Amino acid sequence: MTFTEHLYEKLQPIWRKNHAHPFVKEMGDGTLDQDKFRFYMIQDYIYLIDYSKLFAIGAVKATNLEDMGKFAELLNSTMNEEMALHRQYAERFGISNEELENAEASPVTLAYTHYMLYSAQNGTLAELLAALLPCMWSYWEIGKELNEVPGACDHELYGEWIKMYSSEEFGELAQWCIELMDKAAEGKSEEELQKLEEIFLNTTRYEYMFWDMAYNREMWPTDE
Ligand SMILES: Cc1ncc(C[n+]2csc(CCO)c2C)c(N)n1
Repeated sequence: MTFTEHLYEKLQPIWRKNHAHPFVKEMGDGTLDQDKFRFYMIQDYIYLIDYSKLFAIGAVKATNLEDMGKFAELLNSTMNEEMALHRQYAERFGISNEELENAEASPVTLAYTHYMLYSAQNGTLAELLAALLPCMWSYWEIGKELNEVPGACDHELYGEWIKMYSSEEFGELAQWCIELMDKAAEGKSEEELQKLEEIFLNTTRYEYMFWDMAYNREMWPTDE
């Protein structure tokens, strides 16, 4: 069994909870409240900015030119293509560029992105990959599952999201990340593998918390 197969099997209970979360379910059946999705889009935009930095750190920590080039490509495509798509998509929900640029991170967004950046900056390449993999992998799994719901990918608001994350292109990206995680875990001590598992578990938990935060439009408890 590969390291990622082991992680996947062990963390199935949380992954099932992610798939069963009302935000995900309602996106699939098209009943999700637009204001919840609007909140999600804004927080996800902030998330993507910090996520892009993980790719930049990945390029620094890569051990060969091929992986370094791939991280550089991902940094470019996320910053210069995916974020532009996000801005266009957000416009359909009445979210202006200005609102996106000035948005403040919610407590969960801040905790999640800072945890990933801390792991990436202070850890090995394997630790960086353990931090970023649940994001890629779980979105691919969710995208594929929602794509199976009849009519879901044609929904006028949420269809595009489902198409993007269930696409073959995105699947290849997730697969690349899974393979790189397995390569990076090869030959690591039991103690190091435990550390990787802990990071993967925590970012998997944060994925759940991100859905929950968006569903409840959870901001700071004080208005100041
Ligand atoms: C909270 C949250 N988790 C995961 C993703 C998915 N995601 C973010 S960056 C990236 C890869 C580069 O395009 C992917 C798949 C998201 N958008 N928001």
